[in-house]
Amino acid sequence: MDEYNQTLVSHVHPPDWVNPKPASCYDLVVIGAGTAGLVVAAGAAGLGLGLKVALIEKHLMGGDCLNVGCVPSKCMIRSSRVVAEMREAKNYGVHVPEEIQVDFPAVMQRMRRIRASISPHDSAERFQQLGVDVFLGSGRFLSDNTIEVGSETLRFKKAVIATGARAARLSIEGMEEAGYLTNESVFSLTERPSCIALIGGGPLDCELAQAFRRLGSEVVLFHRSSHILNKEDADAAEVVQKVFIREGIRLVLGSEVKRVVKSSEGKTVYFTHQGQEESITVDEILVGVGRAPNVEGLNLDAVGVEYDQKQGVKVNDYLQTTNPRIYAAGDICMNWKFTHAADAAARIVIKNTLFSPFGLGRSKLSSLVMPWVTYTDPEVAHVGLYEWEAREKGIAVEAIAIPLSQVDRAIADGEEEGFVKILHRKGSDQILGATIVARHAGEMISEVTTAIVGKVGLSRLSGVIHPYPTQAEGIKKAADAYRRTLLTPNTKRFLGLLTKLS
Ligand SMILES: Cc1cc2nc3c(=O)[nH]c(=O)nc-3n(C[C@H](O)[C@H](O)[C@H](O)COP(=O)(O)OP(=O)(O)OC[C@H]3O[C@@H](n4cnc5c(N)ncnc54)[C@H](O)[C@@H]3O)c2cc1C
Ligand SMILES: NC(=O)c1ccc[n+]([C@@H]2O[C@H](COP(=O)([O-])OP(=O)(O)OC[C@H]3O[C@@H](n4cnc5c(N)ncnc54)[C@H](O)[C@@H]3O)[C@@H](O)[C@H]2O)c1
Repeated sequence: MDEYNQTLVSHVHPPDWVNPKPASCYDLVVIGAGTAGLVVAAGAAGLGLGLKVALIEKHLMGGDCLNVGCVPSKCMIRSSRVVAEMREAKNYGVHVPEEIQVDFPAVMQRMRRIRASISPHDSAERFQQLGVDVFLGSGRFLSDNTIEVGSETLRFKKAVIATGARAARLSIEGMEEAGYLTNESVFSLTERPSCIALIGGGPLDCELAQAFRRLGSEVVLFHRSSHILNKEDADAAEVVQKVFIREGIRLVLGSEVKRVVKSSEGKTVYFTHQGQEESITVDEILVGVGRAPNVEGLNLDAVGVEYDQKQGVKVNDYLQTTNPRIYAAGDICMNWKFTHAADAAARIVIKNTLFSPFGLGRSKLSSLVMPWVTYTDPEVAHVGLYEWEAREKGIAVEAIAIPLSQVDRAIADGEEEGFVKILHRKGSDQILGATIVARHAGEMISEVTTAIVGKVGLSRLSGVIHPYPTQAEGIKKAADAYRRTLLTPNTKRFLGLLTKLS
């Protein structure tokens, strides 16, 4: 609780907060003030229609993203990129001292400072000023139209469950006794672990494995599949994997952690790998094996809201639960567990709860085109279909891949590891998906997302002028490559004839 964390808490859970006197009935009561809940509440109250909106938060407003997710992880990643750039400086003709000193406590202090500086946006005070009644406490359904928070009962016309998810637990012998980190505790570290084991191998682990390694920890990453980021395009994962190995991350693929024993030496992780039992002793263990939805304590059974302990609250395409007056948005009910997905879902909920009389004009979750990015270095960004998904759906597709080693700016930047891969419908220029692996792939993917949303095909994209030299030219090169596939021998002959005649 340094000055930065005190500032953070003073915004997102002010210790002296007094809950307001509830209105007689709310148009909308939102449980959970993470991204989904905040966007629903701000959107509904900010319309200036005089709607009565209540927002209930039991812990920290801003939820995972601000407090223990996107924001702190991206701050750590930024510091770790500085180290990586310095280590590679000599490749660019710049000499830095051999021994780069990483001040881990200062890295974490920077993160806390930035997190605190962003927090006013999600603060109780800001939402109060927007006209939202903010209740700090745990929300629990009492009946079809009432929610209890502390000693108050809030009556509602519509309610939204936006209670998010938490780190899924691993039941491994000795883990609880030995103690381990999750995303809820890792950002509270103030000393660098000299050796850290990460169990999982999804985006959370991969981002933090690389950050810890670059900041100076020995890192062992346990993953049960044959390549990390197993949900991603295999070629993309392979690029990241090669970088990880080069940077000295020990990858233990196809492994299973069996038990953990704590001793005065540290935490010894026993695992099987290629049929052998092995062990390694580390200071800390970070578990990133997915999320468990926060369904407990909401009394969902009493209001007929169906849920399941893995998938969370069951919703239809309109984000309506099995109780038609109650909606849900964000990690509590969606496979897309991203801040921008929670934001997009929240907008759908505002429309469907408040502006769709008799269910007319409702928006659907399935109509969203959802990109996502894993912020390793290089980043892996994806939108639309993967090749395997297209195959499963029986859609004939073709992929065009441009390695970054063919993109001048990537060469100039010394960032040639990666590619732009665009998937289009066979026999058509319709873009169905894309994966980009590049240092700033997250910045590049929006162009493809815009093209998909705006129904801009590869032919038109090829005519869009991209400034030279930029890495985004890789996208144009992919579009140009598609255009060239249209040049059949006959069209070539015809064009040759035209040239002669002109
Ligand atoms: C380490 C990490 C890094 C991430 N990085 C990214 C990233 O770079 N980009 C990205 O897009 N996504 C990222 N994510 C995912 C992103 O954080 C989540 O998808 C997003 O926060 C989901 O928002 P939400 O509102 O659905 O849930 P949450 O943020 O979990 O918010 C739910 C809120 O509800 C509250 N709550 C729960 N139960 C109750 C109750 N009964 N009463 C009152 N309040 C309750 C909780 O305290 C919480 O504040 C990351 C996640 C992690 C863990
Ligand atoms: N950049 C981003 O957008 C970003 C970054 C970090 C996290 N997140 C979000 O946060 C959530 C959590 O991230 P995550 O990486 O923990 O989740 P994840 O579900 O994406 O990946 C979890 C990984 O753990 C592995 N795993 C699952 N159970 C296991 C077990 N019992 N033993 C060993 N391995 C196991 C899975 O194979 C998978 O690779 C995700 O939903 C993700 O969308 C997003």
